[in-house]
Amino acid sequence: MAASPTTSPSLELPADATLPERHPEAPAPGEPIPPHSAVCFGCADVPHGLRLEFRVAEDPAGGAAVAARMVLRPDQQGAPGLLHGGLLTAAFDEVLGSVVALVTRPCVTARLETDFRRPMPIGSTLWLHARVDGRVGRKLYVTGTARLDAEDGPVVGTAKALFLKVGMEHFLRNSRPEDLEALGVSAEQIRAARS
Ligand SMILES: CCCCCCCCCCCC(=O)SCCNC(=O)CCNC(=O)[C@H](O)C(C)(C)COP(=O)(O)OP(=O)(O)OC[C@H]1O[C@@H](n2cnc3c(N)ncnc32)[C@H](O)[C@@H]1OP(=O)(O)O
Repeated sequence: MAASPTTSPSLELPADATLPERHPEAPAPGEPIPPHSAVCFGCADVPHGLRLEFRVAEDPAGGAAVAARMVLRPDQQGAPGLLHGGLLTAAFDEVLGSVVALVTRPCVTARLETDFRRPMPIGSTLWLHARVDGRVGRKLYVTGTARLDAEDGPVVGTAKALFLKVGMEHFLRNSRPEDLEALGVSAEQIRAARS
């Protein structure tokens, strides 16, 4: 039977995956990870954003891991007094993406699955953790956990994702030219990537 167009390959870690180390220039465990962009919905200090705060976490196996914190605001409600579920998925996208960036960059999310395990009351704090479980070529397999109000609090959500390493041309070809130019990319570079 033909696969449905919405069916993607599995997110299970392949048997030939290897555990990637942090890039030598990545921050060390305990150090904060600054926003990767001043306007990012996930990590920048923008009024409407998630405003996640990050640090590099220790990984017992020597791999790449991050810890992050997010305070749940009244403007993030879905059900009354509870976090909108899509925002947990957005938080996982950011947190899992940030741990991948400790290994290699740039990467983009190809697939992300969220399991919602408990309601998340507005006013509480999410403590998120993510780890790169393995790499096969361009593919990075990542998992994450969100806990309520403490680093060892009850699990409210878990996630699995596949990120793919891309070249800078991914952004040069697809991002809005004015946003690239604001980062210092020349119109000529954008034209060349798109020709
Ligand atoms: C200048 C300033 C910069 C500034 C840089 C700043 C960086 C900021 C980063 C922000 C990150 C994001 O927000 S990401 C935002 C959300 N994500 C996106 O927009 C990505 C949209 N999707 C895409 O562009 C594309 O589908 C890609 C790049 C993900 C994949 O396309 P591709 O590169 O052509 O790769 P493709 O051949 O299709 O697939 C390669 C392998 O991966 C597998 N694969 C592909 N998709 C999936 C999937 N969903 N689930 C399972 N497996 C998959 C394929 O089966 C294949 O396996 P095999 O046959 O090899 O075994």
